[in-house]
Amino acid sequence: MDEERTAAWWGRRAWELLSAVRARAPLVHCVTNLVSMDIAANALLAAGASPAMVHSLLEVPEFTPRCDAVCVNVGTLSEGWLPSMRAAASAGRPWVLDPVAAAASEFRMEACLSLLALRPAVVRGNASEILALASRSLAASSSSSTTTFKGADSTHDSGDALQDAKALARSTGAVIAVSGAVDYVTDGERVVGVSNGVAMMQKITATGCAATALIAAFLAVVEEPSDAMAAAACALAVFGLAGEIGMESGAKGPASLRMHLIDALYCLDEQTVTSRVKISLHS
Ligand SMILES: Nc1ncnc2c1ncn2[C@@H]1O[C@H](COP(=O)(O)OP(=O)(O)OP(=O)(O)O)[C@@H](O)[C@H]1O
Ligand SMILES: Cc1ncsc1CCO
Ligand SMILES: [Mg+2]
Repeated sequence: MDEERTAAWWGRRAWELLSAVRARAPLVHCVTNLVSMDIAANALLAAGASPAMVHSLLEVPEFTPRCDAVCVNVGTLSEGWLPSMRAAASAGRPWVLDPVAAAASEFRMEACLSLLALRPAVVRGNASEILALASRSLAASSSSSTTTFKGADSTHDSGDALQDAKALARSTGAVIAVSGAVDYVTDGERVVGVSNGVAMMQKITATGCAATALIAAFLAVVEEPSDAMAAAACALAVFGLAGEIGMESGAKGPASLRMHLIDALYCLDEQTVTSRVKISLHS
């Protein structure tokens, strides 16, 4: 089956899923960090989804079951928010985990591990975050326990985390997406590479968080939970493509790219998506 998944197949699949998001406007519940709320909500809206940033534990048990998908992001984690994250993740909706700066503290790492145990459909992080999570989650079997970590920005290339991402996917059952120059998406057996995007996207805070929220929107419209890989790869490709077009539209730096990227996401058409999405099977 994988052999049939040519670049053209992925282009059509990305367009199908983006069109489904536009047609169905899935309600995406985000328990996300304070830095990312604006760009994540705007990216979701531009893609055709409906964002809702709700984090009070007084609301989550009532609200989340009515949503189409959930995005949990630990970027500005606090003691008070963790129970809300756990409640949102346990509400029975398809959900995505963003382990921002997983290695920043023991509290944060433990929180990420406890959320991982609640079986996200997808985990999306940068290479340093996935390496840190795998290093703790897989303990003895990981190759990365000696690496050092900084904050929310990656100090590794996405390829550095590929083997650990596969192992983490196998041990958790989640699809693992490692963002970077090439975004790698794996279910533990197959790996696809997404080559869309521009380096300047790293200079806009919370683009990774927005990409994770977009994965949740795509997850809401796939037919089968087993399509989580397609949802993650296509969301990352579409987001990266919007970054490319944003750059081509005259962005001069991070601030204008942010504006042009959101406009580009809103304006994407079939011809552009099917011809420019760059997803391929990684051998
Ligand atoms: N060198 C690069 N070239 C092209 N695209 C890139 C590059 N680095 C990152 N990207 C893209 O930028 C987006 C954000 O990825 P990144 O790895 O920077 O996330 P992150 O570190 O989690 O970000 P944040 O924590 O600020 O939300 C993704 O869509 C990714 O594909
Ligand atoms: C900078 C920053 N700090 C906590 S969350 C966040 C946004 C990018 O992940
Ligand atoms: Mg991040």
